[in-house]
Amino acid sequence: MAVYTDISEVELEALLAAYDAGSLLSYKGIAEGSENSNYLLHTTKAAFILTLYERRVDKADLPFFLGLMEHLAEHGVSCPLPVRRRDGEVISEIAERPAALITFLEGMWLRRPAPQHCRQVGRAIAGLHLAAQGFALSRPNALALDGWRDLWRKAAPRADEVEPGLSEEVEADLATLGRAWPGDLPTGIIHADLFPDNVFFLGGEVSGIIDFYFACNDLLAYDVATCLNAWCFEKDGSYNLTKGTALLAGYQEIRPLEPAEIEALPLLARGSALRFMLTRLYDWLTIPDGALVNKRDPMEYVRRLRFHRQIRSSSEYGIGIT
Ligand SMILES: Nc1ncnc2c1ncn2[C@@H]1O[C@H](COP(=O)(O)OP(=O)(O)O)[C@@H](O)[C@H]1O
Ligand SMILES: N[C@@H](CCOP(=O)(O)O)C(=O)O
Repeated sequence: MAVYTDISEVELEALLAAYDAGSLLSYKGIAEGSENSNYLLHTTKAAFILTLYERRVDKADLPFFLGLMEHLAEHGVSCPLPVRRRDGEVISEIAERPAALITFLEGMWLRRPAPQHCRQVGRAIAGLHLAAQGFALSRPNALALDGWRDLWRKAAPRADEVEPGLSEEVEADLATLGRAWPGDLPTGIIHADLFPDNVFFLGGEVSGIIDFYFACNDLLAYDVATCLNAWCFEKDGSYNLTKGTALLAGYQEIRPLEPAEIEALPLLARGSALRFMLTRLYDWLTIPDGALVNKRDPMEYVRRLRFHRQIRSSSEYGIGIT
């Protein structure tokens, strides 16, 4: 559950008074998600999502995230739109938190995506990469190599409590990735967290993408690698080649990967697995048991890391197989 901050109807009515979004009929906290507090609101005009920014979101980055959603929506990507207040602003404050009202997106996320869904996700992420070109703002990836090292410094002393020997594994990965991380691949704006819970489907088709709060400028192929990690592994930790093949084919239908991007996939997938392992490990060790937050298992991503370490060629992910 992710509702970190409780709000009252009195606070909400005061907030809505600044918008032209109707008056409050009902609201409830949303159990899903892990980073921010989200409320579903029904007003006399429509349904909305109110997000209170909590954990890793820096208020200074909100114009980037909210502006990006506007830019993407204008360029054909189905995603929520921030609602402007009567004074033209999109960022409000409620319960001492920065907050934004965004439009409600119909659809549901898939607990058990199939290869045809992975193909669509590949297409959607490539479409997002192309649509984001020309967005005026930029934001460096706070969870790139330096960010991983910061997280690791904080988590390292207790890492072996989660898995004996984990410290040694992560030190070796950080050293390898630090030496070999590619610097010369195509860059642009990436979603950076395109997990199944951030892609909505309606009637078997992608109906929209949500949760742009890790979006940043980075290697485009790194986003593809994150999708391989998030969509193409089974519960038992095995890689599903059919899903990987479908996702990569979907991406290539819209934006063909360059040979250097294809070659870098094992390294990028390993880096992406390390990134999600580290945020999960940090949360695992710091969020108290019993807190109303979904704590995600870092071991799931330790297993992904081990898989990527033994990959010898990108063809093992399904690239080029049709
Ligand atoms: N625009 C939206 N339309 C419909 N539901 C949404 C929207 N934004 C968020 N949600 C709901 O809130 C949940 C958590 O949102 P998310 O942005 O993933 O939160 P977090 O940033 O905390 O992970 C989603 O799984 C979805 O159920
Ligand atoms: N996708 C991340 C956690 C953050 O996910 P969110 O969609 O709830 O913001 C992970 O799986 O570690």
